Amino acid sequence: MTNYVVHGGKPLFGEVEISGAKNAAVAILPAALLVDGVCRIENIPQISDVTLFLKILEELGAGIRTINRHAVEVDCRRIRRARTSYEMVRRIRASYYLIGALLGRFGQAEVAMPGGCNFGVRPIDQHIKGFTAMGAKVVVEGGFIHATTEGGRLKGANIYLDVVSVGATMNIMMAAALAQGNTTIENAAKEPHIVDLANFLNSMGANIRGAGTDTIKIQGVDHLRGGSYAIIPDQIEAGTYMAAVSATGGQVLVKNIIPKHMDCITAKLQEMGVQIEEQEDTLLVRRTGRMQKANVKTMPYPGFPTDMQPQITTVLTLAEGTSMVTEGVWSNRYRYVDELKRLGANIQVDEKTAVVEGVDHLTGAPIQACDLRAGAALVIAALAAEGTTEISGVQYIERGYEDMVGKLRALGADIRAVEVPGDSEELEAHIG
Ligand SMILES: CC(=O)N[C@H]1[C@@H](OP(=O)(O)OP(=O)(O)OC[C@H]2O[C@@H](n3ccc(=O)[nH]c3=O)[C@H](O)[C@@H]2O)O[C@H](CO)[C@@H](O)[C@@H]1O
Ligand SMILES: C=C(OP(=O)(O)O)C(=O)O
Repeated sequence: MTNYVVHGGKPLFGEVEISGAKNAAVAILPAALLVDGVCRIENIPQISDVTLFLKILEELGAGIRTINRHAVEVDCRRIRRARTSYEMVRRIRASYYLIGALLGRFGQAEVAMPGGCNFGVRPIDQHIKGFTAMGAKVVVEGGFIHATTEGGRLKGANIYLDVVSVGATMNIMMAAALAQGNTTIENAAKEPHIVDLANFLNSMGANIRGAGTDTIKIQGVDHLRGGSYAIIPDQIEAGTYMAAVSATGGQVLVKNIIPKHMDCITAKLQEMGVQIEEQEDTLLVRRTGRMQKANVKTMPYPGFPTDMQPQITTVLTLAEGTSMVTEGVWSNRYRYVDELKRLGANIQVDEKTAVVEGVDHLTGAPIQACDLRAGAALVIAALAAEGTTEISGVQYIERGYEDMVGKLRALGADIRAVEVPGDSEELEAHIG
């Protein structure tokens, strides 16, 4: 088992290169199942969710050829089956995309119920509502979702989502790409990875318009051909490094980003007194004096992302005054707060609200990550804290951050990964 040991209290200086977006990669890889050809996918992050997805695709019969550390070719011309194995699939949230992709291409899918980080109920009723509207019969039995169509092809439909759901929007988009006729998704999510998936599918021959707005129109086509596509940079990874330098102080150039995607995070950090200069595809983040309190409410894009909530809450523990954080997406995303308290943070949680009373400093202690972004938040806290912090549960962090230790060390952080006795089951990481 691996832990991270951090000797904190040092400012960060230097440059950090942002990797491809996790939540785009874990949609685009299964979307390759829709393509009757070879997809070359570039700017893939080296994270364990991607490794697991490549294994799942291989098990289904896809040919996978590694081009380099960040590029693969996925050949889905000879998929053997539309049933995925229970063990791997149940461990990864984004495995729900296998339903839309397999159903769209083969008219049937058998996929284990998805896993992923655990922050309350994570239903998929809106995905199922979409597939059903398109003519699929969907039954959940024995831990599997069984979806079938009469005649082997879905039919276009008008679908109004009851809640703004990233997963349902992308899953229905995948299923509709090869459906007969037109599909409209209303009240669609607008996250950058939704636009990225639409761009990927369009580059393979799909006809999708309106991604990035709340109405997406998909004209079904008969066939998707192969092609080449590069995944967008990771908004949340970039935001995490911005939060880290805000917490420690210092100056970091965050490279390979799309500044527009960062606006919701940049604006909030600026409100707190962090200086941020935008250039074409970089942000220069500098924090010198004490930060000020701020109120944060997470909501769907272009609102402040829930996947940055633990990191911004951690930064606010060191800001002057009382801040209020409201989690507007998930019912239980404050499980990390008790760990922050071990370092001296002063936070009171009442259901979806956290009241953060800023403290002068944090002090190192042994702490445990309970999910991916919680893990990132604990690393930020440890970097800012005086003394030594040992973080366990870092396999969650490795689900979604490429080489976090190496990137932070390059910024002057004193952080290292150490092997400790214990269960090193890599796959367990995927059940937050
Ligand atoms: C792999 C991936 O991309 N994961 C992201 C995705 O998760 P995920 O796709 O699971 O999140 P959704 O956007 O679907 O969920 C948003 C809200 O809608 C609710 N809901 C969702 C689906 C549904 O069928 N019924 C329903 O009620 C959820 O309980 C939640 O309250 O978007 C979340 C919100 O930005 C992020 O935190 C996750 O990092
Ligand atoms: C919650 C996240 O991931 P997942 O939906 O894959 O659990 C995340 O990326 O913050």
